[in-house]
Amino acid sequence: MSFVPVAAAVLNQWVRILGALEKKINRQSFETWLKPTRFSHITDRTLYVRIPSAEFEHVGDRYADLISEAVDNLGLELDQVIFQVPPPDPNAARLREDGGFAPQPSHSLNAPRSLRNGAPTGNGVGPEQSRFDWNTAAQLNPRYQFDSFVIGSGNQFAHAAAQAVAERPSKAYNPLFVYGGVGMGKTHLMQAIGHQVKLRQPHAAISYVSGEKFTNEMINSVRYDKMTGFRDKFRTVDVLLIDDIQFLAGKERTQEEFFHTFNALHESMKQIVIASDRPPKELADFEDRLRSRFEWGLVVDIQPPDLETKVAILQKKAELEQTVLPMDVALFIAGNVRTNVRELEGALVRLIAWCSLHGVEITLPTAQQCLKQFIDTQVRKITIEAIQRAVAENFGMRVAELKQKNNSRQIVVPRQIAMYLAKQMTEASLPEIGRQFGGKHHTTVMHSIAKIDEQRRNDKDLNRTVNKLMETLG
Ligand SMILES: Nc1ncnc2c1ncn2[C@@H]1O[C@H](COP(=O)(O)OP(=O)(O)OP(=O)(O)O)[C@@H](O)[C@H]1O
Repeated sequence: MSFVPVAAAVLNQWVRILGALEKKINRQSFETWLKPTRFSHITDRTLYVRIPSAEFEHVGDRYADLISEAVDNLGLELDQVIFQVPPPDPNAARLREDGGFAPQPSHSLNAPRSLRNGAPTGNGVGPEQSRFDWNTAAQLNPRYQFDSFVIGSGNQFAHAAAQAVAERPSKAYNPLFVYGGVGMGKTHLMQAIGHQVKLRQPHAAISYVSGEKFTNEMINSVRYDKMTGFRDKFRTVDVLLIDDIQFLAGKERTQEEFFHTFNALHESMKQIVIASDRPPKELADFEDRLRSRFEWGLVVDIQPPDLETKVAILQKKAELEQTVLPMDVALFIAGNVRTNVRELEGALVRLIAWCSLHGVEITLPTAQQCLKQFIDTQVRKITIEAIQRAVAENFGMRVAELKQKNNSRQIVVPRQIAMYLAKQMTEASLPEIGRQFGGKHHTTVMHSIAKIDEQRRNDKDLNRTVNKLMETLG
């Protein structure tokens, strides 16, 4: 894009290589070993990549062939890629003129096509370089863009809010608090904000960090007396994207630090986006002053996708994989994978890999054959007993109480929800469900199901509870 300055285009080289590697490497290895790497700088056709610790030194070795292949396929003018560990003491580090840190004698890996890695021992990034660090687009997953996010009824409000924030950071909603269940697209959406801001303001300092990473970095900073660096790092960004904030529950010191980070950013009109698995009010073991700040801007939820959205997500993912996905196959997968989009994606990836391995086309019979075990496992897992246990746990009651002849509201609602889930998530007939709830008549079961069905449309909290239970069970 013509308005992206050269620096951003250069940064993109490692992002693009990562994008290519992500398609070739299994998700867990990618998340563990490649996602934490960061672009450092490029000098004389050598791309320098930062690795978080010496543990990652084998990355260059292990993925040398794939990196070479990606460099070739992308037509990048690079002779080598060097992996470097940042120096142990950032305060002692000196900033290079080009914003990187000096290459050090490296471990020669005999990697093909001149790819090798290295560990620096001296000069490196100092606190004054933190803004440079935040400019490395590699912190964001290149796949998590607005373009690749499918809008459906469950996420359209969250999507619109995210777009508004990306268009007018710190002016639309600050903070933006996005919550929803596992694999619903919270990370995708918040990273899309980061990409969009970056595109419009290439020099904006953007940080994406999980609650866990924030906590660990803080603990290490306290331990090694580097709190000044830690504070500089998080309080000087233009956009802070903090994921899985629920991880801070019960961690008083981290919450205190985050409270001050939040205040510093908010006061200087910097954008904060927070993702969580539950709304602020339900964040137990959180200080009230933090919970209330989370509600200062806009709180939006992402609800599980309906069938149409699931089909559209599958089509979009297939398109990104340059694969044609017949409609009957998309419907088959969408109908059998319940709510978690990550699992939906997993089923598709498995199908594509399986068909390519067996040299067959993607058709309904091949999908049924390939995904049989995957789907059976989902179905097998859900029994009425499992539903009763999950519901009882959710409402803080005993399973036996769900089966008693007690018609108090505290018992009736959970029981109705459990019956509803039994109908939705198992093959059991109405009389069978009735039997498992202490011998209720099948018309009582029918009434309960209809009641919850209706309430889900009108009562947001109840709907969320049902969705949460479905996710836990599914
Ligand atoms: N609406 C959507 N359109 C396209 N892809 C989606 C959508 N929702 C989720 N996904 C995909 O599903 C996967 C899981 O999404 P993501 O990691 O953003 O979920 P999450 O809500 O952050 O989950 P967790 O709570 O487990 O961190 C990602 O690959 C993401 O791209």
